[in-house]
Amino acid sequence: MNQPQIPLYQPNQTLTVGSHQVKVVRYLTSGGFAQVYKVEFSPIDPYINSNLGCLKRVITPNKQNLNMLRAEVEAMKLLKNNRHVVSYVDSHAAKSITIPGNYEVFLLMEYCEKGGLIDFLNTRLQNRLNDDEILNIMSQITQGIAAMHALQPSLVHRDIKIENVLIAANGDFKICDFGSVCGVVRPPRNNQELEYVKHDIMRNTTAQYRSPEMLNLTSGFPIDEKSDIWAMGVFLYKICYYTTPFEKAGESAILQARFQFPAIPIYNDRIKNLIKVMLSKLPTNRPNVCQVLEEVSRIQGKQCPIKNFYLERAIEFSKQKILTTIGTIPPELNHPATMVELKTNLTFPATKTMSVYPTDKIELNGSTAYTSNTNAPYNKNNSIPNLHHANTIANLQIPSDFTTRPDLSILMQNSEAISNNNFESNHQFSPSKVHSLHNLSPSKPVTTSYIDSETQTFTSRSPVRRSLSRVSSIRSNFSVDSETAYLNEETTGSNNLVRKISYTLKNVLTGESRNTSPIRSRQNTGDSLWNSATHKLRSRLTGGNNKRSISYEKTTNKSNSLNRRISRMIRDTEDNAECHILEDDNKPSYITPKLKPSSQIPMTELNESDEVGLSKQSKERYTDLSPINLIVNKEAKESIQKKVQNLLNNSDNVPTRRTASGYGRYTNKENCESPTKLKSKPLSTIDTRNTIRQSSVIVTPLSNLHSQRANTKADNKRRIPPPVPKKPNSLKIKVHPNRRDETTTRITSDTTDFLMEVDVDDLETNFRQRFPSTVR
Ligand SMILES: Nc1ncnc2c1ncn2[C@@H]1O[C@H](COP(=O)(O)OP(=O)(O)OP(=O)(O)O)[C@@H](O)[C@H]1O
Repeated sequence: MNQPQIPLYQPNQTLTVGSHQVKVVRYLTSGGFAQVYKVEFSPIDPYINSNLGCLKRVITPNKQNLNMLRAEVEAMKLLKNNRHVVSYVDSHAAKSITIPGNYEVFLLMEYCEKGGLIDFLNTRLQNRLNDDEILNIMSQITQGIAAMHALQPSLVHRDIKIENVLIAANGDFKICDFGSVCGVVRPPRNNQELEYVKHDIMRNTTAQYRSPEMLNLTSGFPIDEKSDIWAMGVFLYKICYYTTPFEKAGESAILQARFQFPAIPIYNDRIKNLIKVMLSKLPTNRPNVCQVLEEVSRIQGKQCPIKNFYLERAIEFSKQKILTTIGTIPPELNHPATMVELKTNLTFPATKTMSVYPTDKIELNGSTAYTSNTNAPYNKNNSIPNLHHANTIANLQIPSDFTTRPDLSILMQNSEAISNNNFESNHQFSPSKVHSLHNLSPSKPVTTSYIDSETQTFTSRSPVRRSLSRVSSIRSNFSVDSETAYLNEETTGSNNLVRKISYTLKNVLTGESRNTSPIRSRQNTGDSLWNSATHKLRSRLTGGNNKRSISYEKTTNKSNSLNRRISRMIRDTEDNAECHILEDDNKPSYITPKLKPSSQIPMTELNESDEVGLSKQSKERYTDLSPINLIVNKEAKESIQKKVQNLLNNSDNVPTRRTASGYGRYTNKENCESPTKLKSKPLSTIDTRNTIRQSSVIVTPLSNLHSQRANTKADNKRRIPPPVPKKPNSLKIKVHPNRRDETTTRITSDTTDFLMEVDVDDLETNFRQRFPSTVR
């Protein structure tokens, strides 16, 4: 909407805005949409306690635009009196006298005497902001945004940028310009919606601050609070480095969340880490506004000034779930000790969720170092006013005018979804009880627990988003990405906070174990990410579906056995895949397994009481298993299976293929090296022999590979098999007489069972006959 050219008001001009008499002091500026004046007004506003104000005058040609302006006014009304939002005083809309047929809207608000943040930054071109200044600005702006996100349904600013932060006379930083505010915009469902949303975003957002989901509207993610978090990440970056992270690379970099930190100025690693996490490609991996503020406060060494309303809503939501399940909320649930237990249980799992930063190893979760502030009592003086009372929250609905705003029609569908999603009935909680949660938190490390938008907004996720979230969670388990922070699904995906709360509450209330509980969740029934991930791992390891072991588990009802086995497999895999990083000239690191006998791992080490039968250590180690390791083990296993199958085929018609691949005796001398020698060799000299022996993951330079293959072919022709040497006793397999009994009690995969059924002596003889070179 371009501002029509209209004459400016002159100083001392008077006009009426709502119930206030206004006198123009001077013209300030023209924004993209408005003329802005410094004014005096009466009566004095009790909150800002001043007669100085700012008048924003907008001319609009039609009712559609008028409604957009109304939305801005309504948003300001909702946020009135928040210390970090420019405070609303009054407003007025009328048919324009200056331009007939048009409308004029007047918005009177508090005057920010010290001007814009951008002006302040420009006074510090040489002497850049220090950590404290950065954190102070960030904390205040985050509080302003938190006030928007705390509303139900939440409001998304959509245009957070340094230009929209003003500084009051007392030095407070305040967020302004609510002209782009909207509710959650769900992913478009058809081309028409897509075009509409695209246009809306182009008009209401600023290019450098746009999030990946704003640029890729088919990503399946809504535009919600997490889009603001992204913009806040850009904002934080900009107040640090005076440029935006995607200034040069543009949209493609935004879509990949790819950016770098300038070498100077040097900032606290935790600030940089916060930027990184906020600029996560996937919205679900970004912290919510409360978590951002918690972290900023921790870095500052201050108490977090607001409550984590997402967490409290989730607790309340779970209470309601319990109420509907067992018909009553037992009094002990509101007992302070219960709250303490809940909070402890809920925050703990997040410790391991912050992702890996291989480049600089910065962690957001500061563990014990930052504990002092996390138990901060709720600071009433500096809180979000709308969260004080449940009734206030209940009343915070989007005004009816919003429905008429064309670009909010999508929002309204969504807000219906939100209100249908149980929170409507959840506003009856007692603030004092919630308050107690904060006062009574134990003095132990409480770490940031990130909740995804599902938890935050309680909107039902689209299937696309659901699957994306799953993909991301799987990825988070298996990948290490230097650019993007991935969080574990345990806190950001389907294993969300609500489920955890339900589980904790259930235990607190009923003392039941998960197996007998009437409250069923995906996690409770064992169909958790862990189970599916470990199942996947087991399948990879065994090369099969392992139906037998599953049925065993079902019939014997010994769920722990499966978990023990999985644990053991994981341990085997980890230990077997103890990696050697071999540096090639061409940069990439290749990982090769160093095989160890699995029997060395004592079963007694396993933590049977662990939730899914995995010791914590195993769990942690498991997340470090990269696909490369799994491939290594799979291939190693397949290779063994192949050999055994070859033995069993026992086909004399097929001539034994004697290659240089691992059977040293027949290897061409130039290429033949002992395994010990190979071990310590750098990768550049590792040839195909080694490749085949160890894993196909190792990549041999193409030229080498070619010549080696040629050599091998020629060698085969020349070869004359030498006499079969006698196998040394030390290499003979000793089979304990009881061994077979042992194996029948072990639960093994189908493949492993197959192996065990074969007579070892036969195998040995057979193997010797067919591969004499391998037996000494
Ligand atoms: N309350 C205020 N106190 C002091 N100055 C203000 C105030 N509100 C706005 N301004 C000044 O007016 C400028 C434009 O205001 P605002 O951003 O609200 O208008 P806009 O038309 O939406 O602008 P744009 O779309 O370009 O951001 C601000 O950058 C700021 O310099």
